[in-house]
Amino acid sequence: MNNQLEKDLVISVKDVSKKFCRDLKRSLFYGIQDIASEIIGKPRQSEELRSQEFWALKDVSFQLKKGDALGLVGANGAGKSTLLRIISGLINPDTGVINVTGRVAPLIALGAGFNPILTGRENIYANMSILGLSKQEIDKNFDSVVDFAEIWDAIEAPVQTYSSGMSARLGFACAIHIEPEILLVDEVLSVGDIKFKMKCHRRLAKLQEKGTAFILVSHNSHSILNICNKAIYLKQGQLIMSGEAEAVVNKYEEDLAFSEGKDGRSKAIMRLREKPSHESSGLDITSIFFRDEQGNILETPLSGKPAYLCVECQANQHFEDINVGVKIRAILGEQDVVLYLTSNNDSCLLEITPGKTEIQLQMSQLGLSPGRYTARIYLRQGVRSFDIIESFRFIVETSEIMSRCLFYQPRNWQTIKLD
Ligand SMILES: Nc1ncnc2c1ncn2[C@@H]1O[C@H](COP(=O)(O)OP(=O)(O)OP(=O)(O)O)[C@@H](O)[C@H]1O
Repeated sequence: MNNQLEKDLVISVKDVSKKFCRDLKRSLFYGIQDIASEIIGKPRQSEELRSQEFWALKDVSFQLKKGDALGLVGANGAGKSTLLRIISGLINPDTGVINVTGRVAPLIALGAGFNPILTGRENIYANMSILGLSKQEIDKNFDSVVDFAEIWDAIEAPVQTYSSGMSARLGFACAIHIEPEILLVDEVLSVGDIKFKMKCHRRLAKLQEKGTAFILVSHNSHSILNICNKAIYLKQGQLIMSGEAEAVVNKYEEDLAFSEGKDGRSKAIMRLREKPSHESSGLDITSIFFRDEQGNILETPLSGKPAYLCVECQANQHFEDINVGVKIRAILGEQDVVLYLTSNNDSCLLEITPGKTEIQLQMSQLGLSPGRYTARIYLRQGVRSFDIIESFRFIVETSEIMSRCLFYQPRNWQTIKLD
């Protein structure tokens, strides 16, 4: 490996696997068995699964350099938290090697490391000293931590009286003030209001400029794409894809969208997970699908025929000047954008009232040629972004011969008699 790259590496994970046991009694028994084997000098059976065991992580490898921001995506139970716990040294892998260079600040569970009966002030001292700061250094940073967490009046109250948002803010403030080389963030950014999230994002960008590397776990693709340049996608403990964040998030969302469909076909309706209130931006997309002119749901729109792209959303208040963007790419081929429409460019800003609304992009003759497509759909108001769906996948079919056409051309044929 080249020297500079080696010098910049802060995390190197090589072939890491971790197994767990579904049965607690058995797990305790295996624990005792492993200790006994170690005492008598017998090698542990690290590579094999015993009854009721499963791989929470299997042969995962990746590297992280200074200043890298890595998003970790995957469904529930994919192994994301297990990986963070291994990197932060809370648990050991069964096989594989991990090298971590520098101070790690783990922000793993909400209010991680806080003692609920101690006050905010006491917890700041306890937490930051565990993360490696001296009393003098904490004294110096104390006011800035409280300011950042915005819990001025409550700082002398026990942390058990804090809301989940307050504890998360305090945890985040402590972690960033130790200026770690590596920051591990597990869903913490999903707590708190938009203003606080923006503040965190700005602070993370500053830390990143100074060379802090971080790993962010989030179910919110928007957060990952806003913050991370790289990402890895885990599925049932296996590393499915790693690389540039947008490509990895696209793959993850495509898999999510297709996971219930048969034979890789799209389902007629893409339903989105209902967001808990702390994740919602106030205007969330709840489902996406096509209708025909009569209002029937279309599983596969047809080239040249009417197709209404419907974006159903849920608003918790009245919104004006909403801009809907639809960016469509062909899945096979060069991944170039084939169609990019925004209601704003069409001088059509929408008004959304509280409750459920269906926004329709009405295309009287669909111009897309037959094939598989993925659409990125977003709702914005000026520069404020509400919701983004990275990958609504659909298939366009045709009832005509169009094999050599790049797009559908509406047309008629006729003859005109000239003499
Ligand atoms: N201590 C443990 N003992 C037994 N099984 C465990 C233990 N910790 C995690 N698991 C299991 O390992 C698998 C991976 O869990 P993990 O928490 O890493 O997933 P995750 O991707 O972080 O999920 P989520 O998105 O729901 O937080 C899950 O099946 C989980 O039930």
